[in-house]
Amino acid sequence: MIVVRELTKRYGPTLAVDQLSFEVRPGVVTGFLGPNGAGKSTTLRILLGLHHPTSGEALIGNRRYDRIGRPMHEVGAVLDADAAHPGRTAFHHLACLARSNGIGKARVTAVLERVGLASVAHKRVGGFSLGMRQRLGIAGALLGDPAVILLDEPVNGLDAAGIRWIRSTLRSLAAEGRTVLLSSHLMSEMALTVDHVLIIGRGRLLEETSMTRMRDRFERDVLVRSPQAAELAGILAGLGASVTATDDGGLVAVGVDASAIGDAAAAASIPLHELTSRSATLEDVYLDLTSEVADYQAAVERTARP
Ligand SMILES: Nc1ncnc2c1ncn2[C@@H]1O[C@H](COP(=O)(O)OP(=O)(O)OP(=O)(O)O)[C@@H](O)[C@H]1O
Repeated sequence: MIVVRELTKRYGPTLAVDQLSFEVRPGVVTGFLGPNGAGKSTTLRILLGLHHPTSGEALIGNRRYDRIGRPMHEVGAVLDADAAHPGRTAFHHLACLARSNGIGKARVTAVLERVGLASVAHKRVGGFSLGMRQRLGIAGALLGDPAVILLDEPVNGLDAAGIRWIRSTLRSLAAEGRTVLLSSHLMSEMALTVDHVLIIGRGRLLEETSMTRMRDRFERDVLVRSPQAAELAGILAGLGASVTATDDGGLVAVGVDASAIGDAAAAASIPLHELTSRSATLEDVYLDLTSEVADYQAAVERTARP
């Protein structure tokens, strides 16, 4: 379980995290989503005791990171796929991590097997692809068999096979009852990976919802074309739809579905030339939610430029 309460972090004049509060439950994969600069990495770094909050708290299993006796057994994190020294072998890298945390070599072998790196355990990390380095990062995070796993942009730059692997691995870690939180700035990456999503912008929580509810929120509309558009518009308005005209003579109706429009047109003997149900994508909903903060961020960056 992760609990973040009224967390605020300032870097000089920059307010990176602003009174942020949320909880992350075990057993599900939770996405931490927001545009670049939203404060995701800062929050993860505070959770891991790497940065100090200006105010508020970030707890793992009810404790601050610096109060956790054996952190590797409580929380595993992958912040950077390139954390391992390229000259070391995968086994050596994990064995060093394990030794400094009082973990035996049998566990190193077990995690290498779990992430599918057993056959390259004695190869140097410098020759690994990004996907293999990500697997190694996850192996390191799993060394202490922690209940909480944090990953910062784990699918960034991965190919389709790598993304599929990360998805199924995170799902199985959550199914084992672990708390899994991963950050991303892309909704498309989250859509198939997470069950629950926290959306942040400018250091604040914009939305917390399940992926299912997020999908249900798509605003559906219907594009309809008819040579008797004006008459049809009147009928649709009578059905309670809100109707707007497109530049090219079409009508966009919200609040009434395509079959009702078809039936109403048939009943009034109005010919239809097009009847298309349209739905926003998850990406549209996300961009809608974050557009204001993304505009703000762009404006800040413009002002900061000499
Ligand atoms: N060490 C630091 N010193 C000064 N400012 C920082 C520092 N770390 C982050 N920031 C600033 O804090 C804000 C939040 O950054 P953060 O990296 O947490 O966002 P993010 O959501 O992880 O973005 P990204 O997806 O780009 O990594 C940004 O404006 C960033 O420039």
